[in-house]
Amino acid sequence: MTGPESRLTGPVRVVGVGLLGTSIALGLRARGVDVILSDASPTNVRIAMDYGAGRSAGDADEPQLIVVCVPPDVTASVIVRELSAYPRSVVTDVASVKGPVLAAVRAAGADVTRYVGSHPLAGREKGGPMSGRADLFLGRPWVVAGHPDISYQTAAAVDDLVLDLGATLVEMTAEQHDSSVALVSHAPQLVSTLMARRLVAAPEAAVNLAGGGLRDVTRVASSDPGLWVQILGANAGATADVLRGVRDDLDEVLAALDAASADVDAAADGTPWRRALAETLAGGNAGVARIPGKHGQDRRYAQLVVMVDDAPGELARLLTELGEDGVNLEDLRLEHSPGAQIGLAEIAVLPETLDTVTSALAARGWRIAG
Ligand SMILES: NC(=O)c1ccc[n+]([C@@H]2O[C@H](COP(=O)([O-])OP(=O)(O)OC[C@H]3O[C@@H](n4cnc5c(N)ncnc54)[C@H](O)[C@@H]3O)[C@@H](O)[C@H]2O)c1
Ligand SMILES: O=C(O)C(=O)C[C@]1(C(=O)O)C=C[C@@H](O)C=C1
Repeated sequence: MTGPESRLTGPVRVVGVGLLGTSIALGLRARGVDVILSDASPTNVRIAMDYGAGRSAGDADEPQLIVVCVPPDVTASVIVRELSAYPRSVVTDVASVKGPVLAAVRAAGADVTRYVGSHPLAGREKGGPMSGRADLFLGRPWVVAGHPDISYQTAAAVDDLVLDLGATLVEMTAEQHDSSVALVSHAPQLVSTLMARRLVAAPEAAVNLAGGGLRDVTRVASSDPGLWVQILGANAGATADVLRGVRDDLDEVLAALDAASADVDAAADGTPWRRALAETLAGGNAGVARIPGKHGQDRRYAQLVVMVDDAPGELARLLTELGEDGVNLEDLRLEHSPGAQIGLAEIAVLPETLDTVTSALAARGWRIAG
């Protein structure tokens, strides 16, 4: 297979070919790297091979780099096993927590001069090899959690992996990593989950009104509970600290809302509850403005929303006409409120083609909603 040049020379052995492992393997194959696939599940190896993610292991393999992509609970023991089975290979892992993994590898007496942990801040709410995407890591931060026992030259193979997959290398200690992801990943997972849980017993009529706001807040609530119990258990202290802050804010919001409902002149200006709510909402504005990139959208693509009549064949006509205009659709999401006579097709295109696509669709009579 030919592809853009890679920094890694290979072979690269990927252990655990679920979402992360298959995505890494597909990205490396696209660069022509020899990738060896391994998993406790032979079925997952076969699926990943069918996807073109690499080949099965052979007795003579001498991997340049081994990437362990298994659930957090078993990550340390798999790292220890791989370090021992391949005494000349550098080993990394992609588990969502770094401190406990490094501590367990050290405690097992393994050769940490060839191990450095890492973590791509990229993922999906769906696991397994069939969810793998070669471009999952493009433009995303990827933390390499260095430690004093590995040399710069040895760790360079892991830096090369990050750069070959188009991610942005971020160096921090395991402790800095774990407290950072408690804030940007682990507590948000629970906040999303808690909101989604409110829907379980809600009346269908209410749930049917759901739009983009609820969808944005609850997307990661579909994540695998088995994986997340492991992640949260391994980063419990730091995650609890973030959630205590959320609880303090929530208490203030509840006090303001209670005051608002008890207020006989709720329309009057300058009431403390009104100021408290405004401050909380403005704090949210300030916080979201600090998130790099265009929040809530895939930074690689531009989005446009096309109104599609609720009639047979209309969506197919849109897709056909986009094809006739030579538009390569990067992603498609259809939003449809029950009872509405119209659907909203959110389509993602390359940013440089947005103006042309918008004009072409408008010329064909499509209504663009945003
Ligand atoms: N899902 C995400 O969004 C995401 C993002 C970044 C990092 N991570 C981390 O990546 C790792 C993998 O997550 P995933 O989402 O790809 O999970 P996944 O469930 O999709 O894949 C895990 C794979 O590991 C295999 N496996 C389990 N135990 C094994 C063992 N002992 N030996 C060999 N293979 C074994 C499973 O069969 C499965 O194929 C986790 O440590 C997770 O914390 C996940
Ligand atoms: O975008 C998603 O679906 C994710 O769940 C990705 C996400 C995150 O919280 O950003 C989740 C866990 C991983 O450890 C890294 C990335």
